[in-house]
Amino acid sequence: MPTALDVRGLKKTYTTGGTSLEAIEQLDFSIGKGELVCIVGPSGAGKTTLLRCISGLLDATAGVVELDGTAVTEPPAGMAVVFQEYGRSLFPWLTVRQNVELPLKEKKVPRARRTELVDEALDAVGLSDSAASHPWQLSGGMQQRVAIARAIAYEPSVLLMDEPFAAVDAQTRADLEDLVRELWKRLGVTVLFVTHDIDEAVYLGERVLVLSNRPTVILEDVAIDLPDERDQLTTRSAPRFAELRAHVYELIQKAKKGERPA
Ligand SMILES: Nc1ncnc2c1ncn2[C@@H]1O[C@H](COP(=O)(O)OP(=O)(O)OP(=O)(O)O)[C@@H](O)[C@H]1O
Repeated sequence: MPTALDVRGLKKTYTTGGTSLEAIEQLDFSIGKGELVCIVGPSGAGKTTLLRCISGLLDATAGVVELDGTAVTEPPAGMAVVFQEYGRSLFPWLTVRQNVELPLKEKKVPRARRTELVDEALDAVGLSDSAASHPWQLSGGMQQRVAIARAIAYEPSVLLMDEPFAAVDAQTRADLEDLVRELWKRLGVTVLFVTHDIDEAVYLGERVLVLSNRPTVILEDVAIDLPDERDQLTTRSAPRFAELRAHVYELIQKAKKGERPA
């Protein structure tokens, strides 16, 4: 499998007014084209820091991030990010359609193609009927679907998601998880999904990278050998799901106690 995203020797130390904090000690991993990889780790383990470095929003202290073989030094054209705080990531004065269209205008996509891409993306997330609404007229789950539509309309090769469903209710969350799996399969996009939620990571991912506590290293790269066809009932009640969940849970407990890889 060709590599989509390569992270090598990544370190990040924050320095503010004479004090320094080592957030990431050393991270090395790569993600194959079309893979769906989840990252879990204890609170404060540097998950957001890592995503910000990968997306070119934050300079690493050392190491390189490569997207399709090219070093990332600024937000790359082939990458889209969905953040947790959808409320703040959508522009309230723009309609749903205009929000989804904005990055395409910035990318100088011609008008006719923009219309097509926006229509397809809104249809994919089930929001065609809300195109003319404003974000504040929608529920939290719908707003997050707008953020997902905006990301996929952009046709990224890599989609980064930073705890995108942390603020929605459990039922909506399950629906959005299935939406991500469905879009991932349909579009063949590479997905890196950060979450606090162990069940969510095991349910969604083909691999789960478990991070140590700060300063961060990878504690284990867990292969999720569940069948590719997943659904909320069958998959979550499968004995193998329970085993994988228990394994990741134990790793997180170890991480919290400060355990490092041998
Ligand atoms: N701009 C910053 N300046 C200084 N320290 C920072 C900065 N941003 C994050 N940190 C510190 O870096 C460490 C990692 O933070 P980060 O937000 O990446 O962790 P996280 O794993 O995403 O946390 P959570 O799971 O709680 O969202 C934390 O100790 C945090 O306080």
